[in-house]
Amino acid sequence: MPATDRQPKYKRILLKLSGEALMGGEEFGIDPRVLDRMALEIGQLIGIGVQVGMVIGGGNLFRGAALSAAGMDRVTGDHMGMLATVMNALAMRDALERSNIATRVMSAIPMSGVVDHYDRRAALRFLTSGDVVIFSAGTGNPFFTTDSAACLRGIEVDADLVIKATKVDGVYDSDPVKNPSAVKYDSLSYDEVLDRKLGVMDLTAICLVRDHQMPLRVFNMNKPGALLNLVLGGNEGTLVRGSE
Ligand SMILES: Nc1ncnc2c1ncn2[C@@H]1O[C@H](COP(=O)(O)OP(=O)(O)O)[C@@H](O)[C@H]1O
Ligand SMILES: O=c1ccn([C@@H]2O[C@H](COP(=O)(O)OP(=O)(O)O)[C@@H](O)[C@H]2O)c(=O)[nH]1
Repeated sequence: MPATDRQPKYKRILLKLSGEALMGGEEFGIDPRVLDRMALEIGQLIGIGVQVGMVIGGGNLFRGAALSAAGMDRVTGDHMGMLATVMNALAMRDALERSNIATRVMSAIPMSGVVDHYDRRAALRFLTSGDVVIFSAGTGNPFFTTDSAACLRGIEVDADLVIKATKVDGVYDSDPVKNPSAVKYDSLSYDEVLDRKLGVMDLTAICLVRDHQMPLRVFNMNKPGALLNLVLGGNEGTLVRGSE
């Protein structure tokens, strides 16, 4: 049966893309080819009736921790990092709308005239009507990450699954970029991620999904078709969930 004749396993998802993922082959900034490919893959999800919320990172432009290590005030650096996520969200909206996918950008930091201020009830209405909603500016607070923002928004909008799109194939017993013999998990519990200090997402984010029993899947966004397969119930990457 062709993949698109199948019913999605999840009705509403929250997809987290790292800012670095948007760089593609570039040294800095945004590779328009990555945006177009993501728009195509997200369009496939919308086409089978999946509601898509997104959080995009800002690491391709600025990270507060890196700016602070270079001497800048940390909170100022984090504000710059959050503004970077708004720029990425605008670029993603542009690519989605060029593909005729209705898209809303909301920001945790008010930015009148540029994007809407985050409003959960409005976001729920947009998601229900089939628009992609991109939640930008992270949580709006310094000292947090966009992984935490993705888990927070996923819980708030009652998503069925939080999906972290990354450069590696899932969660491993150690960082696979540093250790070529690292072994991948098909699934594991929140507590196993915490106890084994598996560094694929920060602790705040993992604690949030654990406390709200929100399932999380980590997968390789460079694998064509993986996102659709995953939403159809395929075994892509690693599932992090409560213990049985
Ligand atoms: N146990 C682990 N399993 C998988 N990836 C890990 C693990 N520990 C560290 N990592 C790293 O986490 C990264 C994924 O996080 P991501 O947020 O996409 O990247 P970044 O933090 O560079 O923006 C992977 O590229 C990988 O190098
Ligand atoms: O709630 C948040 C989310 C993000 N950031 C800042 O924005 C930067 C970019 O986000 P992140 O590092 O999570 O992006 P990614 O690694 O996903 O590209 C972070 O480094 C922080 O400086 C923040 O201060 N609060």
